[in-house]
Amino acid sequence: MKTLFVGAGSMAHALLNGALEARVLEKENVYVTNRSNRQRLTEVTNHFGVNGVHAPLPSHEPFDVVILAMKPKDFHSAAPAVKHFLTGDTLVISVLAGIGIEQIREALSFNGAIARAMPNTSASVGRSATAVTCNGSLSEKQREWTMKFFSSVGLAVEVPEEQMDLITAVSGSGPAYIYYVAEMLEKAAVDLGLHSELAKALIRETISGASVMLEKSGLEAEILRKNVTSPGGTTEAGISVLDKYGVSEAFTHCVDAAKNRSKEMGSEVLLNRVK
Ligand SMILES: NC(=O)C1=CN([C@@H]2O[C@H](COP(=O)(O)OP(=O)(O)OC[C@H]3O[C@@H](n4cnc5c(N)ncnc54)[C@H](O)[C@@H]3O)[C@@H](O)[C@H]2O)C=CC1
Ligand SMILES: O=C(O)[C@@H]1CCC=N1
Repeated sequence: MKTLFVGAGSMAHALLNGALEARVLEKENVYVTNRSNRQRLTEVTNHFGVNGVHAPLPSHEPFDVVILAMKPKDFHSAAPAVKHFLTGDTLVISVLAGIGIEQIREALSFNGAIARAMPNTSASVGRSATAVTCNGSLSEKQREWTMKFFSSVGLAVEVPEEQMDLITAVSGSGPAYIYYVAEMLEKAAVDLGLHSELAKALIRETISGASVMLEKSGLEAEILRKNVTSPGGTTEAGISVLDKYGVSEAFTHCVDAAKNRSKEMGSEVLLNRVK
């Protein structure tokens, strides 16, 4: 599949990494364009051995797949150039947070196949959790290819589009919440007397080990937590403080705020006034 990535940032890098390795994409058939940062484009093309498309974009190149991987705020300014690459048979895949399929269709004046996906940055190590929604215009082959493409960077599931804002808040932003927990745990450990390097090593392995337990033990998070929490022991003492400080409610508000921001970004792009 002759594929164009529009935007050569961290998400494009992560997706290219997985898809090239899994041979879902062949480097000879991959083209990447990036707006202003030529150095970034050169880095990506050199790293992967793919083709760089330097502005102005040649309008004669037909692509089987065009992947939108710029920031949502740059979508409208990118749209006129993107239109030149589309034929009736092109599959457009967007990983943009907050931007709906209908908005993409309108901005690109494109009535063909559009898939909207929400991966996360763990795609760069083949461990993304990606939600995908397809419009009715994808052929069976295009739908299969889309799922194969995202499966090459981790778990890929199809969902109805109305769940996308919430999923963006849960698993799109999700890695950042886990890193936040790692940072806070490390800060607490250092504040209370551990050496930073030792704290980092212990916390990294603790999170990684807990993640493997979640994946492999077949037990729910709640059971795994209870297994650590001896009655009257240290964990119970610690978690009772998390409860006292409202951490559980904080997570609900956190996901709700991220979900609302995803919706808001969609409307801002619609009004062409993303901050
Ligand atoms: N970073 C993340 O954790 C996730 C990001 N996303 C989505 O992926 C998209 C990209 O995010 P990142 O890779 O983090 O951003 P980034 O800022 O690293 O990369 C975006 C790239 O697009 C380029 N660009 C801007 N306008 C362009 C245009 N008109 N033509 C060509 N290139 C253009 C920029 O120069 C930049 O290099 C965003 O829409 C974001 O919502 C989705 C899931 C997770
Ligand atoms: O923060 C953001 O807007 C993007 C979308 C999901 C993760 N990063």
